[in-house]
Amino acid sequence: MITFPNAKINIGLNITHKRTDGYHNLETIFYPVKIKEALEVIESAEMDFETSGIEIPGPANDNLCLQAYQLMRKDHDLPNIKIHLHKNIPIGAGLGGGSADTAFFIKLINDKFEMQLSDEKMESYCRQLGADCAFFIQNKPVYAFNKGDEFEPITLDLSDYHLALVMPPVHVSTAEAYRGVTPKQPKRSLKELIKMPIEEWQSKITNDFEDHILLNHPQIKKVKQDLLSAGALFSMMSGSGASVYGIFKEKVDLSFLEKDNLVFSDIQ
Ligand SMILES: C[C@@](CO)(OP(=O)(O)O)[C@H](O)COP(=O)(O)OP(=O)(O)OC[C@H]1O[C@@H](n2ccc(N)nc2=O)[C@H](O)[C@@H]1O
Ligand SMILES: Nc1ncnc2c1ncn2[C@@H]1O[C@H](COP(=O)(O)OP(=O)(O)O)[C@@H](O)[C@H]1O
Repeated sequence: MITFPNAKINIGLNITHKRTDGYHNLETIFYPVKIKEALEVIESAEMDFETSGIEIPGPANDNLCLQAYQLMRKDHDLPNIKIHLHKNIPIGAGLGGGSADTAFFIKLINDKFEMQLSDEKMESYCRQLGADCAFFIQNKPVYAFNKGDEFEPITLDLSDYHLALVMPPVHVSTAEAYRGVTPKQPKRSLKELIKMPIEEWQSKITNDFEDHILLNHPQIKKVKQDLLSAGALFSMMSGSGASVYGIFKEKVDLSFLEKDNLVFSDIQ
């Protein structure tokens, strides 16, 4: 059985509180986008995990899909499987690729072995593996809060716009990104701001990671400036970076960007 995990972008991100467990409370909008990879599972005599495409740093045995299978096997009698992941979502991009793989893997195992797990049960496995992982179970636009793992559905449809995403050759670790932020309560919640016309978002909606990440990584700042100069109604770094997206009214030619950037067009 095969599935195609997709990435997310964050529209706005306010870090509101440092928790005693080392994590932060935040509010953000998660929006699914069409940058996808392929994940296949077949039954096998022995457990096996292989990847192709973009190289994933770290030992294969640490992969989040295998960790998810171990968790599910604690509760359910499940056979050995062979997993193949063709990685296409840039890593360390703020696109939630590892989390998407994990959630789509859990949904695939649920379907393949007819486990009839509820979305809530699958989300509870996800919450043990990554803060933004549970979002990918329903994979619909949401207002997310707490650790980024609690959700309220929102109505947001960007299908009339053109979304382009650029990944500069920079890696930002999520933990590094959080360390550089001083939490604060926003003046107005994203839940309200997101209802404004997109033309007004740029001056009102912020990503709290941008201040220090754009300062420390001028290449990311340059991409954001370039997307705005090219006519983006709204441009922002996604999550903890390093990718930056632009929302455009018309399709845009981004061939002028420096060649070491990876460009994804029309991902809405
Ligand atoms: C920043 C966000 C914004 O959507 O996404 P990315 O940019 O990574 O995609 C998320 O909060 C990332 O969630 P996720 O990538 O699942 O984080 P985890 O693996 O659970 O945690 C990695 C590290 O980030 C920090 N962390 C994460 C989430 C959170 N609410 N508070 C934190 O302080 C912690 O230091 C933690 O050890
Ligand atoms: N299936 C996977 N895909 C990507 N990264 C994975 C995966 N499993 C574990 N990881 C680890 O998770 C880390 C975060 O990756 P990723 O989810 O792509 O970034 P981000 O949190 O910026 O969205 C990587 O450094 C990688 O070592």
